[in-house]
Amino acid sequence: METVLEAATKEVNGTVAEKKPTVIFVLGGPGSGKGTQCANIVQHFGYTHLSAGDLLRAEIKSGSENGTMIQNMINEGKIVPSEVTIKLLQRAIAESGNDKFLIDGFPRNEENRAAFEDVTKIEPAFVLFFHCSEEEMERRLLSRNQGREDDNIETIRKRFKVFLESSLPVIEHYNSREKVRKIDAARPIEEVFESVKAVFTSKDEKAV
Ligand SMILES: Nc1ncnc2c1ncn2[C@@H]1O[C@H](COP(=O)(O)OP(=O)(O)OP(=O)(O)O)[C@@H](O)[C@H]1O
Ligand SMILES: Nc1ccn([C@@H]2O[C@H](COP(=O)(O)O)[C@@H](O)[C@H]2O)c(=O)n1
Ligand SMILES: [Mg+2]
Repeated sequence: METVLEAATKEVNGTVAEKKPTVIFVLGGPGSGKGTQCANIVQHFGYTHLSAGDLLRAEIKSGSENGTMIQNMINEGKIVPSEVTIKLLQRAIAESGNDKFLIDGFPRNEENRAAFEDVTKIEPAFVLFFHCSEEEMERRLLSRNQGREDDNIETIRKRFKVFLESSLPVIEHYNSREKVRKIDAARPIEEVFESVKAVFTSKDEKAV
């Protein structure tokens, strides 16, 4: 039986390497309910929720030199270069004090996926994929009322296009490795969460 200390550290060539954090990628179209369900998972399962979109919006507000570039990308529904987003994720992971993370809205394209793997050497335990029709997602986004500048019909359509062209291939990548846990997100919030809970409590997800 491994002790807590042994579990937390691994001897590699005489140096002590830190244990890698557990990461679950939370993906799905714009408005599919990723943020809503992550809040529930945090309450029940003790994960730290990191939304790539929220981190980018906070970076704009902080007055960062990348702020204008990020703002322009978000207004166009485009994907910010991985280097920027990964740095924000790494910083948030380091500052969290936790060792298990829901990374929401990332990786959004092949560049995000490959760069994260390359830089962090972290493989997700699994990928939660919230599946929902565009019609329902559009309805949700147009009534979200959180003051997001990208929740207008013109940008929403661009975000849907980017999701289909760039984000779905990432989900297919993980699906071919049997890492995707697909959830029907077109149901009421509580029902969706019942399905989410079933994933997190499944004996097949022991690593989590
Ligand atoms: N199952 C659901 N049924 C109805 N409304 C929902 C459901 N899940 C979330 N919503 C509502 O839909 C809106 C979008 O949800 P949320 O912000 O969680 O989506 P998201 O996937 O994080 O979107 P984005 O990619 O734009 O950040 C919110 O107003 C939320 O309250
Ligand atoms: N990996 C990511 C995630 C998000 N963005 C940009 O932020 C916008 C909003 O993201 P949400 O997940 O909060 O909807 C998104 O449309 C992108 O412009 C990104 O570039 N890279
Ligand atoms: Mg969100």
